[in-house]
Amino acid sequence: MAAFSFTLAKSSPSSVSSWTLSLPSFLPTTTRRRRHPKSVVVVSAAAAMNTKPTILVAEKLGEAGLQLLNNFANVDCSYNMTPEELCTKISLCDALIVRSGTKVTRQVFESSGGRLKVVGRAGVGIDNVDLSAATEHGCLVVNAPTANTIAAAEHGIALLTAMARNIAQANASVKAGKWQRSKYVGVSLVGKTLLVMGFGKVGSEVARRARGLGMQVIAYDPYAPADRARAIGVELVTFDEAISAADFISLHLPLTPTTSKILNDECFSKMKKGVQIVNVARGGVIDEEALVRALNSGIVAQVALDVFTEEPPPEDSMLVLHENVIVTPHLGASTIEAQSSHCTIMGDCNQEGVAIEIAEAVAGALKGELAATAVNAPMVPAEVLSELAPFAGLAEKLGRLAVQLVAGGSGVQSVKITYASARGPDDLDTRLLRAMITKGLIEPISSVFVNLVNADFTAKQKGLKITEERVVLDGSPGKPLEFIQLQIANVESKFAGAISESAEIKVQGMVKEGLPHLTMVGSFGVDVSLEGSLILCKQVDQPGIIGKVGSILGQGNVNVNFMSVGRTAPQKQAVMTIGVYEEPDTETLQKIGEIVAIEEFVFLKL
Ligand SMILES: NC(=O)C1=CN([C@@H]2O[C@H](COP(=O)(O)OP(=O)(O)OC[C@H]3O[C@@H](n4cnc5c(N)ncnc54)[C@H](O)[C@@H]3O)[C@@H](O)[C@H]2O)C=CC1
Ligand SMILES: O=C(O)C(=O)COP(=O)(O)O
Repeated sequence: MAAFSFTLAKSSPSSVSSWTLSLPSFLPTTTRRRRHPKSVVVVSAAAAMNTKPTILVAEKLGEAGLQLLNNFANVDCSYNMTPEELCTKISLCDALIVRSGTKVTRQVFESSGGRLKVVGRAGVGIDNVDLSAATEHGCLVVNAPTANTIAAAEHGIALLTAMARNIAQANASVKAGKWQRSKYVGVSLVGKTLLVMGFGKVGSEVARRARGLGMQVIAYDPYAPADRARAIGVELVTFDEAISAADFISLHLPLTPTTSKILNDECFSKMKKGVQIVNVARGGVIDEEALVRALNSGIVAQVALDVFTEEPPPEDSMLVLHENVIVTPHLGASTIEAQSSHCTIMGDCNQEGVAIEIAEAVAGALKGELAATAVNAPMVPAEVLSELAPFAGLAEKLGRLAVQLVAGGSGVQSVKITYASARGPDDLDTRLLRAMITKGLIEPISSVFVNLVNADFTAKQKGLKITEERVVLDGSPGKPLEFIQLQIANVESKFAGAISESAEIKVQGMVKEGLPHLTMVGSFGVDVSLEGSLILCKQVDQPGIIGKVGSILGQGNVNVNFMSVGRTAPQKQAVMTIGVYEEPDTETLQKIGEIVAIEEFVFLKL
């Protein structure tokens, strides 16, 4: 599998506007990325700086992960920071790694001054990271979604069995010098119905283990595939069926607006009397005050909690102090194996610790590699990325070119992209191309930097309406695209020759031998490689013009790389496209403008 580098290089760490894009770059992927061979995204990263990036590790991370990070970055391990301290430090950091104990708020992103490029969540739940703010700031968020699954599932089972047999209460009682055998009679698990709420990675591992304990397992998860449930002997049921049938409930839902307080007064009232509940997901999925009421009324007999709405919970929490509630301090992911070493899941695949998983994801993102575990950017399969890489370069160049053709004050609002391809309409993932065109359109005229993470958001913010159209061509679908065309409507152009018959600025390009080429400006067919900079001249077609312009550029010490002339008809109008590496000085450009046959010209930086 080839990796695709989308590196944002910065000439000075303090200036956001000086990001440039290096494309394409194919790098070998590391073998560790094998777990997610298909789901990868392109990220922006502060990689191409000569200085090492700085990574702030705000919570304890396993040694193996720290070692990996230390190999290429300055690592600042500052634990137990106040929110203010975090906001102060963050402006000096390219990446931040947290667990569940750090709130990565909008203020953190705002305080970073644009330098923060990646937030790594060393675990699954990303409810402590403000994803909207991250996306708006073009900051990638990655997590470590698999390394602590088994640890969390085992903790769930540990709490389930401990709860059913009053282990915690009985232990405290014996240590207090008592011997209360009749007080701590438990309930058996075998034959009982366990409801797993959230049949994802942790939920299904809990279900598998509970089946091994002889329990009937039902699950509530409208998004879970029925065949996966069937394969481990679990029945997927509706919410109401689930709630009323369960003897035990184990929660494994992410905290989202839909799952917030999913267990509430109404729900407790429908449960079997004496139900027992385990929560190793997130405190917020239970209405904690309603749970205290349900415990006091006897509907809920026992509860085991690893997670709380507020962590740590207040010392006088009625829930924590309740005699039928056992608690642990968010220990679900806390095993040696889950945090930093290697363990084996069901004997069939090696699982690396969270620390390694997140260190690799953050390091890779900072180097501009693919991020397999991005949570706020669209997933684009790796093979699609490598195929589209040259077209991504073309897309950005066309965007840059088109926006520079707009006359000042016109205000770009409506852009139409046409993708022409011999492939079927559904066989082209255009998100990357759209992001690159957006980047090209926006970066030359603003201080915002655009990447795959924030492209759509930034376009919306700028009031830029981008529509996409597919033209299906005859022929072999061997390459993904024949050409890309960009049209900007309702604007004036500083180069009238770029206006098409339909009164829009129109540019079109294609990839030739791996390089982006401009093939049309307005109604004029041209052919120049999109490298360096361009001079577009519109003139009356007559002999000698090319020579005149060439010699003026030569006198001005400007090397001409490419030149192409497109004309409407011989002796009529023509557009000459000249590719140059050096920027001509004002005097040279003035001399070109003085050639009588030249009606207009424009210099464009790519
Ligand atoms: N206590 C701890 O230390 C740990 C806690 N966790 C927490 O456990 C939870 C689950 O983690 P994973 O299994 O890895 O995540 P996952 O994403 O694999 O599974 C979550 C499941 O919940 C389902 N779901 C989402 N919304 C739902 C809804 N409204 N109703 C019913 N089902 C819904 C999804 O379809 C998915 O199958 C997360 O909140 C995570 O943060 C995970 C690891 C350690
Ligand atoms: O991965 C998760 O979602 C967890 O809850 C684990 O949290 P932690 O990294 O142990 O603070």
